[in-house]
Amino acid sequence: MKGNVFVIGLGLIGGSVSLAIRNTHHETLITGYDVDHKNLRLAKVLGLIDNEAETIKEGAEAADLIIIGTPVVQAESIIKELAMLDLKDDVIITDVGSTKKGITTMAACLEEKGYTFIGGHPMAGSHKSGAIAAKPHLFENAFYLLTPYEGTPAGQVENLKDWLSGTKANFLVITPELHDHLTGVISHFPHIIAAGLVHQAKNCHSEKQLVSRLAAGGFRDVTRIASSSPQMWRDILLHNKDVILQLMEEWIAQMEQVKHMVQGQEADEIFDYFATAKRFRDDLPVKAQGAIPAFYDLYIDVPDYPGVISEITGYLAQENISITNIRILETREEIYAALVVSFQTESDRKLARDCIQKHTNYETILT
Ligand SMILES: NC(=O)C1=CN([C@@H]2O[C@H](COP(=O)(O)OP(=O)(O)OC[C@H]3O[C@@H](n4cnc5c(N)ncnc54)[C@H](O)[C@@H]3O)[C@@H](O)[C@H]2O)C=CC1
Ligand SMILES: O=C(O)C(=O)Cc1ccc(O)cc1
Repeated sequence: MKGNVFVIGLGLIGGSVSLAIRNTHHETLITGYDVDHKNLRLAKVLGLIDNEAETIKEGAEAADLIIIGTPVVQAESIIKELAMLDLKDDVIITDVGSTKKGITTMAACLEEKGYTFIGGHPMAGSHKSGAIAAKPHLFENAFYLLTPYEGTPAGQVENLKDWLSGTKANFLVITPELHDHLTGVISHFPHIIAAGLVHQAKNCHSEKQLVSRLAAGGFRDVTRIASSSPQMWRDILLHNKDVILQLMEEWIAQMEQVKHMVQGQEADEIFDYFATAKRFRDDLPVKAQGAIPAFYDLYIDVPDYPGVISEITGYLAQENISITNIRILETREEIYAALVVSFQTESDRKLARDCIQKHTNYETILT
């Protein structure tokens, strides 16, 4: 597509969307604005945008597509500001926020002025932030949820998908209410539980040192998302209050049930509790992408000697297999250590397993 794109807030998500648009729509001019001037400069230097705007008005009034990439709270005041400007008649305005009901309610003021607002949520990310962390392929294979109004012309939704096609995400159109409920269940509430588990380990004062050492393995994996941005998760919880409170009631009732089973030593019920969870989890599609892309981890049992990491990465590099992360599980004190190497895709993970099996006799495990 041709035209002017204006990105407000060039952080991890706004910057990544901008790069994906740049890679696909070569005749498009992308202008950026960010309250953090250093970050805006960096976005220009890194090639996330073509031009810097001094004000929102300057970039917005010339734009065919406006992307609000700021945290959800700021997005609401930006929507109010945009509604007071003289925007192009057929402009599309979208956002990237993790919650949708509040933002789409606020954006009714844009609809009243005849502008198209389509809520957006690319369901991938990380604990990193700022323009420096932006990647054009961040959303590849992830779900990208869109929440148009009932009256939004279908052509405008298609136009937005076209603009965003470079993300290579899977678009799904749903209502803001359903969005907030689903993301509450699969994303927002799990972040609260992950933080809760970390708090519980942290409060284990007497054996503090031992807890930290033992928690380095599986516990660390289960609580990975507790390392996400506290500001962002504060805003998400404040915005998705009703859904979170309802899920919390259900969770507390469930924990009460488990508590009673344990108090009453109800072995069969406890077994059923785990067996039902196992069945549901084991039946989740392994090959299909979930809402948030999984991490494709390969565990490699390697001898604990200096240079073993470069040996492994060397074999993978020889066969052009890209890795996204590498770390050592530190819980074990024997001579063997587990190296966990993460890949962007399932096929890379399998290629890596074959590569390591070809070059070494180290055991590999796909989880
Ligand atoms: N980080 C993640 O994993 C994901 C985040 N999201 C959503 O994306 C949004 C942005 O998150 P990130 O990119 O991670 O944050 P970020 O902190 O990397 O970027 C936000 C940017 O917005 C700028 N900004 C803040 N207020 C502004 C204002 N009033 N005007 C202009 N610029 C302003 C900041 O300076 C910063 O550069 C949030 O609403 C979040 O809920 C959605 C999916 C994943
Ligand atoms: O990496 C993860 O597991 C995430 O949870 C990333 C994420 C964070 C916020 C979103 O709104 C969507 C995705």
